[in-house]
Amino acid sequence: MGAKRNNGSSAQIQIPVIDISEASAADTADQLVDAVARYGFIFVRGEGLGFTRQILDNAFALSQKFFSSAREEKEECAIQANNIGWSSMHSETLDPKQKRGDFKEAMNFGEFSDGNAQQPLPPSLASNEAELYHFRVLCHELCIRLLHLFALGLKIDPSEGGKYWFSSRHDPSQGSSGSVLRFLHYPAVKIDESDLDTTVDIRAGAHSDYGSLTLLFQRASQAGLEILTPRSSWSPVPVHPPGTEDDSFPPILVNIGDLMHFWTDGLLKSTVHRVVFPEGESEDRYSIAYFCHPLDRIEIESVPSGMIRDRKMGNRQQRVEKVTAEGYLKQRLAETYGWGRQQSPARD
Ligand SMILES: O=C(O)CCC(=O)C(=O)O
Ligand SMILES: [Fe+2]
Repeated sequence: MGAKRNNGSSAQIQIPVIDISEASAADTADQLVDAVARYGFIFVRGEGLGFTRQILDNAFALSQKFFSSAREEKEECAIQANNIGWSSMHSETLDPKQKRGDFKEAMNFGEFSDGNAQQPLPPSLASNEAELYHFRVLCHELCIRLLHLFALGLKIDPSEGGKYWFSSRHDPSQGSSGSVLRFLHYPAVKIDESDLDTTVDIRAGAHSDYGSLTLLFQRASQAGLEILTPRSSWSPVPVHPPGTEDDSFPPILVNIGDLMHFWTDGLLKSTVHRVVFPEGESEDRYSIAYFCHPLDRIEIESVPSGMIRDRKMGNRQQRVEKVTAEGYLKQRLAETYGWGRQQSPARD
């Protein structure tokens, strides 16, 4: 069976690259808001983010170590209704129109307390708790820096919290949240002998992300991410912005999630995206995502910004009026895993 190929993709759009070294610079904040108001996806780079090539390579090495471990070991930490743990091939269906679940497996790491994972770690990663924690902390710190800049760019009044309006709602010391560090593995398929059904299979179905912000780390030769452009065509997203492939630490891909979209009445765009099989023979794809969510108890309303106040409420905004961050996450997980329609979280 020939592998599914990606129909209808248009030319690659240009995702803006923003330098966020200056965490309080008004012009950076304006640039950032303009950039995500376009496609909802940006690349960021900057001094002092703490990531290095070695830290990233190590995180991918841990991911490979986990995914190549025995199935029984992964099953011991199977995903639970709290969205923490391992989800097996085809168990998550990101696009409700899909006939078969995503061609991927994933491992979610939830919150840590004093550097300790609050979930059973699989044997393959038992000795790597400190590295996982460190990587997750760097991801959250980057999100906080971005949240400061978004608040500045949206000109939230200091009397309402100003620069800290979003970040105070993402402070892990103030309560629990659905923030998750996720390792993803999309196995390679051999075109001649695969059981890939070209009409059914996709690596990750079309979806928008559920939280505030998502960071995505990818490997140079493992493309496949596409976004739905405002013209309703699919456009590939490069793993790294053109010309940065050889940087010691290339810019990081960031996208806006639904809650940020709701908060800003759609000014900041939560853009639909998917992951397709590449043309020709595929290799395994590994990616690492950090899904940054507000505290569970936070109610999602419009942010107190003059820029937002006058915007018309879009459909999605109306749909989640008065929803809490936790309520919205539960609703989306129920849709993608079928939780609630069966006894326990999906397993195959
Ligand atoms: O693996 C990727 O590149 C993207 C995955 C994704 O969009 C998601 O898990 O929400
Ligand atoms: Fe996504």
